[in-house]
Amino acid sequence: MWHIKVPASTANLGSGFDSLGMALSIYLECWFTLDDSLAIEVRGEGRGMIPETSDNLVWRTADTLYRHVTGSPMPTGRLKVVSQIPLARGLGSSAAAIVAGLLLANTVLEKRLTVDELMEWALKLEGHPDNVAAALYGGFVFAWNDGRRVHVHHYRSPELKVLLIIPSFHVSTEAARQVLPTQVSLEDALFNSQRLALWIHAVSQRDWSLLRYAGEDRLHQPYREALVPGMRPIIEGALAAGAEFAALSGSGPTMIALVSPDRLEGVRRRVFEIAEAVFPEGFTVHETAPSPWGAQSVLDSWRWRSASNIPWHTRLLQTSTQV
Ligand SMILES: Nc1ncnc2c1ncn2[C@@H]1O[C@H](COP(=O)(O)OP(=O)(O)OP(=O)(O)O)[C@@H](O)[C@H]1O
Ligand SMILES: N[C@@H](CCO)C(=O)O
Repeated sequence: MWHIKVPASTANLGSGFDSLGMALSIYLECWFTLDDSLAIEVRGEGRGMIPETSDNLVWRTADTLYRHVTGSPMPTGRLKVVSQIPLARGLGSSAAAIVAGLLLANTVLEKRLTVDELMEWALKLEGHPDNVAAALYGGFVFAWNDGRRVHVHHYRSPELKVLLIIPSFHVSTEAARQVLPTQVSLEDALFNSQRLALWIHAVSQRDWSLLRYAGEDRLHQPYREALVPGMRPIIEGALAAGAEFAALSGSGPTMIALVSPDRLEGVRRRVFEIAEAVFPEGFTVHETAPSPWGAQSVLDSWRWRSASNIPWHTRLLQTSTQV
């Protein structure tokens, strides 16, 4: 049996539209055993909504990669997918499903592809690199494209708590990209490029006092506010109550705040009060932490650790930059 575990992710982090991402300690797991026919079982988030057929995104992705490498379909079997990641809420559920499928096929193939090759595949299937890079490599990532291939730089995530304010309604990434303009002003482009540089400086210097400025954005959040009324009061309220950072998570509708442990309770209370006023249809406030771990093949991880004492994610990261 193969066992794959992939973290949720938050993308953009304000100013880093389609380039910054961070893995979160909320997971999608799947188990796969070879068998004569295909049987898929979905549990947890998405149960009853996600197909339990060969249309399932985890399976489709595994099959696509396997066919590309071998010319044959992915061998059938029993696939169980259990996810804690809410769907279409800006927490990278589709990225986790795609990365799980790629890692599953690659594990069955006895790792013919490197993690950087898997990243290229993940980008091709997801369309933007930020969530899939965080899900694959773990930690805090910065992804950029040189026109031929994507590069991922990896940093330790801020040592801060994560508060997620998750409205009960869904926003698909597709819908949230359709509201974006095709052109922006030079002034707005400059505004974001300064703040994105500040993010990288803050994370390199481990200076969280800069994050409230680094997170400011004019490229996507102002346009997405129409889909998430309530976004601005939550972000402003979290910052006023002492959060180091607050922004829309990915394409929304979740808002994320990064908070030092001593201020967590005050910020939580404040965002809860605001959310009660702005999300009458319902919401949850969830506390979590960044995940240092990217996608793992759990049995391999155990095998490799006992064989070499080198954790799986360290081996994965040997091909990418770690700061
Ligand atoms: N556990 C899963 N198994 C199979 N497919 C899944 C699973 N979770 C999510 N998906 C697929 O991903 C789709 C949601 O993708 P979408 O990009 O709209 O939202 P998201 O990934 O949660 O949000 P974001 O990209 O903003 O972080 C689902 O409709 C489903 O097709
Ligand atoms: N960078 C992507 C993330 C989607 O989760 C977007 O904002 O559309």
